[in-house]
Amino acid sequence: MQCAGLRRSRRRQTARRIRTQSVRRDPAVGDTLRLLRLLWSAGKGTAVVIAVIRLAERLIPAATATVLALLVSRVTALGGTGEIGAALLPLAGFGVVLLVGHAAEAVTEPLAYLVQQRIDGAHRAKVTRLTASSPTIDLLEQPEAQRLIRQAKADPDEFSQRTPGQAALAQLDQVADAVGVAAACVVVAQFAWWLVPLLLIPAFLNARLRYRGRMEFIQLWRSQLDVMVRVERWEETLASAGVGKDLRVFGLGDWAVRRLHQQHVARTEPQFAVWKRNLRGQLRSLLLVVPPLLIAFTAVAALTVDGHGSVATATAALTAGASLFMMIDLGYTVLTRLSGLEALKAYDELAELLTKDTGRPASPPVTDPGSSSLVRFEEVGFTYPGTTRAVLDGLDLEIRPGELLAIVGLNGAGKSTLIKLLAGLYEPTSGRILVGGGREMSELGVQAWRERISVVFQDFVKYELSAADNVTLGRPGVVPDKAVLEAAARDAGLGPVLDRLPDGWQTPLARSRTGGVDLSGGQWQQVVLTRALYALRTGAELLVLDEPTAHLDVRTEFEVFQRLAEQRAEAGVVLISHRLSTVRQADRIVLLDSGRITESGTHDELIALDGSYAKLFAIQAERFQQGYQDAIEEGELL
Ligand SMILES: Nc1ncnc2c1ncn2[C@@H]1O[C@H](COP(=O)(O)OP(=O)(O)OP(=O)(O)O)[C@@H](O)[C@H]1O
Repeated sequence: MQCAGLRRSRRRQTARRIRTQSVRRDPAVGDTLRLLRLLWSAGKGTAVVIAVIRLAERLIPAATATVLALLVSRVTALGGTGEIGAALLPLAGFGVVLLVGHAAEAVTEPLAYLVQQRIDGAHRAKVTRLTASSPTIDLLEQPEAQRLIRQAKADPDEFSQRTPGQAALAQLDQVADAVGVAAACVVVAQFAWWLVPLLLIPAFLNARLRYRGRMEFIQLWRSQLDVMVRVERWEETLASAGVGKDLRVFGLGDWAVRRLHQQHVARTEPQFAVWKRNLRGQLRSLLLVVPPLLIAFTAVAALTVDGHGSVATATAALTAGASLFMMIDLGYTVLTRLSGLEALKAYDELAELLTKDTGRPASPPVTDPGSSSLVRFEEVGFTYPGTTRAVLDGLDLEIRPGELLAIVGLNGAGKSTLIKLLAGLYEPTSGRILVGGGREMSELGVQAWRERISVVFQDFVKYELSAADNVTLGRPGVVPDKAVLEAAARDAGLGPVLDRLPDGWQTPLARSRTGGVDLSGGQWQQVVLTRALYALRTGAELLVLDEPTAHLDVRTEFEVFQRLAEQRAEAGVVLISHRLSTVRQADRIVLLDSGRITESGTHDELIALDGSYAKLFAIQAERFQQGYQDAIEEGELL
């Protein structure tokens, strides 16, 4: 007896384990739970309220059918008595159902908006945090990462894209729909059980047919996304003032319009084909809805006339039965759920991609406590991911404190690449970079290292923020100091630019912002130089400037470098420039060629060496002597 009890208990345990495992393994269940949890994360109270409202909405058809049946039954019973009082209760019930339906409809939209915004806001913040937290940028550059970022962000502007917030609400709707359908089926079954499959099966088939039609259109839309993005970019570009110049000068207007038209036609023709097929599908849908409903209604009417059921239950069954066709909609909710889930899964894949191992064997951390250098590149090799050519190849370079070091080289020599490695945006493919007193960057921590340096990239970012923010963002960890800001602006020669800004430091540097202005290329460079000088004055140990003065006139450039040389104190300054007249002021000049440093010394030493630097310098000097504007000013200044 005891044994049998034990066996039953074991069987129950095993069954429970199998059930739990299959629930865990079933991705559909996992997805459902994930979306419902998302809803919960939007605020427990709000989630409960919206769940109750959505359930109430879905129960309205069954409730309407029930109170209508009650009303019919009372009215039939009271026929000829003139006593309307007995029908007041079902009438009041009907009123309550109407009121609840109306109230739910009014409240559900703003509440759903709130829930969606909370979920989507948190999701987008997660995506941004994830992309920003990746210490290097090599993985971000991969097309796969860009695709996943775009998908994970779930831009609601894209027709076929739904957000996780919308998907969570769609999931709630699916649950509520199931409850609503079940309630309507119970009402129908009160009349006859066989009515349930008679109505339910065609209702499902009809929903499925409509779902397939929509899905076909959405798949086509998605397959055309790339073309659409290209067309939109073209449209924007063609309407821009910059391209407007080319269009007019080269007479490209008609050609551009023809190209756009062709692309529009190529995109819309397949869409019309799908719409046509969908229209034929609508006819099939009519066949799936009308005959079953007619059969059901005729059967109910015939059976009621034969006395097999009351008029009241027949009324309820017909009302609830007809509502089944409207409630079972696999279209919007299913697609929204799937599309929103895609965004969540893209986030998961992106997280996996951005945190995956680079495959580089981990070497024991190296420390050289005796090192006096700020940075030391040792035998550094680097090849961009997805390419085969080594941009850097066994590069050795030392950057010393208090030294103004210039890096020169031909276009594509790898100067900017070297800077990106120095900033920890990529890891060397071979060799190592020792920073901050002889420690490997990974040991010190990339973030800790970045807090000690300031880098102005060739393609620096023009933040659509105030002039002050554009400068102080160079040292986000330091509390902004107006006096330091003013001093840095003085050093960078920003004064005349600031004087012309309508609201001084607070003027937004973008015309798209209220009261904002657009700066010229040279003025922007002065802002960015101010950023660099501000970083120096607030304690940056190393300043890196990649072509910071290409847009500056020679006089301003010369003055800025004088200031930079005076201000650098113990900080190291690395400068990349093609203007050798500027570079000659540096304490040391290194020439980068074929991925390594081939010449190193002061300007005079390199000229005496009579190598590649000397030849480059001679070419530039000859150009100046030929009477270029630059040459005259150079002559004055040097
Ligand atoms: N993200 C990237 N992916 C693949 N290759 C790249 C990438 N960035 C640069 N390269 C390649 O690396 C090489 C070196 O480029 P880099 O920008 O470092 O040269 P540079 O010396 O700074 O040139 P310039 O003087 O023209 O600014 C070039 O051949 C370039 O095409």
